[in-house]
Amino acid sequence: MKNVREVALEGLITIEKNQAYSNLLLNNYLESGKLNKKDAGLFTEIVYGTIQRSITLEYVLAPYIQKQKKLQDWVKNLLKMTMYQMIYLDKVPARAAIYEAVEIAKKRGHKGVASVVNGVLRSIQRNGVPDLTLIEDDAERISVVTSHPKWLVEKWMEQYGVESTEKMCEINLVPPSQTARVNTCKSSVNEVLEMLNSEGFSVQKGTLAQESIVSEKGNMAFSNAYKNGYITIQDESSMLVAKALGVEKGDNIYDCCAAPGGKSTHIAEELDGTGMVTSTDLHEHKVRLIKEQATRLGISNLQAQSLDSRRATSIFKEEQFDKVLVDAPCSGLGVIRRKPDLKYTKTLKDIIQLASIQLAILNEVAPLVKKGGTLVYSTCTIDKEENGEVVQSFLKENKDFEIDINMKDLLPKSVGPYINDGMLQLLPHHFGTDGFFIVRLKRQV
Ligand SMILES: C[S@@+](CC[C@H](N)C(=O)[O-])C[C@H]1O[C@@H](n2cnc3c(N)ncnc32)[C@H](O)[C@@H]1O
Repeated sequence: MKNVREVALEGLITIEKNQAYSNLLLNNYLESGKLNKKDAGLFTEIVYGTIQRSITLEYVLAPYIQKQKKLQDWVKNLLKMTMYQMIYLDKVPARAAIYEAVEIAKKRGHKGVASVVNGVLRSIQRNGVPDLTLIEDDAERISVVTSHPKWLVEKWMEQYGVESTEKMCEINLVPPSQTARVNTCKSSVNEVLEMLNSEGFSVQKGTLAQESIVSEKGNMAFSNAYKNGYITIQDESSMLVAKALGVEKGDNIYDCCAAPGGKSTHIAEELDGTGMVTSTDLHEHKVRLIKEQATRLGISNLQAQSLDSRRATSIFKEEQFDKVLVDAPCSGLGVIRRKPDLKYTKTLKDIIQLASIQLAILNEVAPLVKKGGTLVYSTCTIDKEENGEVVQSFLKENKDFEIDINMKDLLPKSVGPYINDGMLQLLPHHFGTDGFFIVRLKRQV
């Protein structure tokens, strides 16, 4: 079996070629036997960390490789992941990281490559990292220090100002705590806290959503509480979506972009065995995930099928549903902490394309909402083009809908300034949640 750093290098190369998503790689490697369970922690730290800090690492590396003829991609990745260990991982001594890198270079390349790797890394070790906070231009500094593409930093600076952008980019480097939602049909938050504590987890109540639990230690996806359907792994911001719908017993609710079922199952739990949730997703294989989750949680008031929701009116009747949720496909720029490669792969073109899909979905499902009913639109992104601007375009074309400005009940009383004109935009640094957007629209009677 290869050693953990060789596997980490392989992982980085695979992600760079867009052949895998960073958040799925670890499980793939564990399942295929490429990686030992005991190495999973270091592997994750190296792979995630190197991707998270890629722009910073390249900036520091650039002067040392200027004179090299074009370095092969794997050599550059090897240098970056070793620098990551030297600069950011206290527990790995620099000389050990350099030694391992040179051995990998010998094995994958030849002596010449190994000597370049050795020379570059030793020079960086000798000279240290320059003070990047001295970069004068705001966008350039935030981009280099926090490793976000400059175009994205500039865009966010325009939308949120320098201070908020800087804070958001900084927190994007910090892995989030894991949160879970308690299945309140089966148990109470206090009982589940006890269950998890007795399993050896270190857990406490969350701050934003009533049914949330935060884990300080241990992955709750491996708990008996999870296996037996007492919890669902979900970010606290996502838990607010079902709340925004204002679920009432007996409601007939349509969730049109539903996989893997996090919000559909939450809605079903809120219905407490009454009413019905109809869940659709574009991809058949993802619909299976919704059904698996419903079974695990013991939910029976949910039906799921594959459907392009831009064709929803061909299947469902006008005014068929009391409430409709559009948890739209989006650029995901609010979840960079979980999926660090997103910040490098998403482009402005993607954002524009997504905004037009989001609007098309909203326009299609709007007639399915009963008069006097509710339509909730949410995304896990922070870009105004995909959020407020989509909503405004929708409202222009659908005069019978209006924003419900009474969303304040959604957050605990002490927090208020995150809802503007009835639209909630959580940024990752506000409460340490994902960046999330939620708006509740009402259809006139
Ligand atoms: C943000 S995710 C939904 C997450 C889900 N609501 C949850 O809480 O687990 C967006 C989903 O929309 C689906 N999707 C994308 N385009 C779609 C379309 N035209 N019709 C239906 N589903 C679509 C994607 O497959 C993806 O599963």
